[in-house]
Amino acid sequence: MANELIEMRQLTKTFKSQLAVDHVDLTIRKGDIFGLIGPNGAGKSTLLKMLAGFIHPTAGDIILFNHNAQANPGYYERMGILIEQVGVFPQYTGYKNLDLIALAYGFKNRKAEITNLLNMVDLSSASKTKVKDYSMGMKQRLGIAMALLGSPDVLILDEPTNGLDPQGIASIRQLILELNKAGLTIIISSHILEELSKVATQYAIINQGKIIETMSKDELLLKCEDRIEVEVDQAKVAVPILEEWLGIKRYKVISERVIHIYEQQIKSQQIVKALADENLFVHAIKNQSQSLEHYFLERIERIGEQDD
Ligand SMILES: Nc1ncnc2c1ncn2[C@@H]1O[C@H](COP(=O)(O)OP(=O)(O)OP(=O)(O)O)[C@@H](O)[C@H]1O
Repeated sequence: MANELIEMRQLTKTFKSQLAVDHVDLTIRKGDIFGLIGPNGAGKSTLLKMLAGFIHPTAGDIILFNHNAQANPGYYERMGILIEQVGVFPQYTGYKNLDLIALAYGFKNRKAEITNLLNMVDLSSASKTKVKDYSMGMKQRLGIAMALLGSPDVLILDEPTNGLDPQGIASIRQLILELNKAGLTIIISSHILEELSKVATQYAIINQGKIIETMSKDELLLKCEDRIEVEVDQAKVAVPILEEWLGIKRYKVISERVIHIYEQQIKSQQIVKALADENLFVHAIKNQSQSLEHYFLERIERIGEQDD
C-alpha cells in the first residue's frame, strides 16, 4: 500500500550467540511518529541500526518504499538517523560540523541548506558557537540537523532525550512534532513510555528482541484510562443489562467473565445494584487506574514470567 513506508518481515539479528532482534514483523506508515519502547538491552538500537543500513540483518527482510532494501541499498539514503551519542567535532562550530557532512555528501547548495536546517532546529543564533560550548540539548538538536541533511523521508531517533534536562526534553519534543507536521515520518525509541506518549502516534513494545505488542495512541490511552473492572458469571449476559439500565456505551469485554467500564460518571454501587436487580451476582468489582509506565512495566514483567 502507498502509505506503508517501511516493512520489517521476520527481521532478525544475532551477535555471536546473542539474539538481539528476534523475528520482528512491523509496518511503519507515512506520517507516523512511531514509538519503539523497550527496556535496556531490548534490541531497540539494533533494530534501528538495521533500518538505517548501518548493520546487516542475520535473517529477514527490510522493505523500504516498496523495495527490498538489502537488494536496493540506495533506499537507505532516504533514512536520516541519530543514534545515541552525536558524533561531532567539539572544537568546530555547529555550522562547520554540518558543512563537513554536506561537503562529504557533495551537496551543491550547502549554505542555503545548512542555514535552513539550523533555523529548523532553533540553532541559528548558535551557528558560530563551538559545539564544545553547546548544552546537551543543543548537541542533540545539532544531531537532528545532521540527520536531516539531504532531506530524508524518515527520521530515526534513538533515545533522543536521554540525559537531557526538562527544558532540553521539551525542545526536542517540540521539534519532533514540528518536523512531523511538516510531513516527516519519524521513528523514535525510548525506555520511558510516559515521555514517548507525548509525541508518538503508534507504538511497538519490544522486549528481549521480540515485539510483544503494537497499538495506536488511542488504544494505549484506552488501556491506561481509569475504569471499573467487573467480574460476573457471564459478561455477555451482564453487558446488555448495563447498557439498558445504566446507559453504558464505553466498555470492553476482556474475557468471558470480566468487563472493563470506562464511563467516569458511573459508580461501582450502581453497577452492582443494576445487576443484582436482574439476579446477576457480581464476584468482584474494583476501580482501576494505571499510569503508562505501570502498564509498560506490567507488560514486560508478564512476558518475563511466561518465559520462566
Ligand atoms: N555489537 C554488538 N555485539 C554484541 N552484542 C550486541 C551488540 N550490539 C548489541 N548487542 C546486544 O544485543 C542486545 C540488544 O542491544 P540493543 O543495544 O539493541 O538494545 P537497546 O534496546 O537499544 O538497549 P539500550 O537502551 O540499553 O541501548 C543486548 O543484549 C546487547 O548487549
